Amino acid sequence: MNDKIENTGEKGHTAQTGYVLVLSDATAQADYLASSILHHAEEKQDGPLCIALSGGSTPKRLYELLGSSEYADRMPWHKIHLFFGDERMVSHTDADSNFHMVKEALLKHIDIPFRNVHPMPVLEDPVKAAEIYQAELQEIYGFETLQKGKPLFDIVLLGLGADGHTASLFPGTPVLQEQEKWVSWSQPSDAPHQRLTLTYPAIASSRFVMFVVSGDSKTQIIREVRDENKPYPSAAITTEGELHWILDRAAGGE
Ligand SMILES: O=C(O)[C@H](O)[C@@H](O)[C@H](O)[C@H](O)COP(=O)(O)O
Repeated sequence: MNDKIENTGEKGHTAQTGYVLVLSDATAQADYLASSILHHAEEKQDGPLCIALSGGSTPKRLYELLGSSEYADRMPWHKIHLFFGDERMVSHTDADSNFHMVKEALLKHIDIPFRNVHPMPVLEDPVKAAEIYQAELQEIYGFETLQKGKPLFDIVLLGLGADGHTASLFPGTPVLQEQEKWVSWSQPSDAPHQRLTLTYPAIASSRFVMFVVSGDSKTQIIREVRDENKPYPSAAITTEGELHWILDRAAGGE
């Protein structure tokens, strides 16, 4: 298993130029991702491995695997920091909360220092919540302006919605135009909750962006985003590092 894809020197991938890896099924996809994250955590020497977690249902299998007896005690959790790519503005105990999903699938089962887990705050005012999270990131990294070569995240995990959204970058929302802030908010038209989300520049400040997509319901949208570059929010995702589409065969199609 080549979990260290040699970089062709082609730094700075887009959603269209990233690598595609198709695994046989969702279990193999989770296995690949877990072993890849372990590899990156073991390799990283100049500080903690910083991962921005995706919400939604697809990555739950990965989180459960990382929290299972197969990985929980192998991962160097003391040198891993977990952030969130987006969050629903609901209580962290609400079943719709991404933090709740990650806590049930992963955090309850691993020995990770409390200070290494960075949930997005939930407030009545999403603008204030976004400002607080951005301030936390700026405090952690020690800079207030994104710097090429000093990516915020080693790995950003992203899902893909049937409408082409990713994180909480939804079609037609003002956050798609945000090029300065690291964290902002959105109110998707067809979703019940306001959301917090990393912005395009914050996601681009990464060594690896991994789109984790499974199921044949996503085959067409992947094709439209990656191959046809249709103007969906996910099609505008870039990274200063490498972008990987980690798909199961159902999503990857032929
Ligand atoms: O908070 C969220 O829901 C995610 O950040 C969102 O962007 C998700 O990744 C996609 O909607 C795909 O969701 P599924 O994995 O459930 O298809």
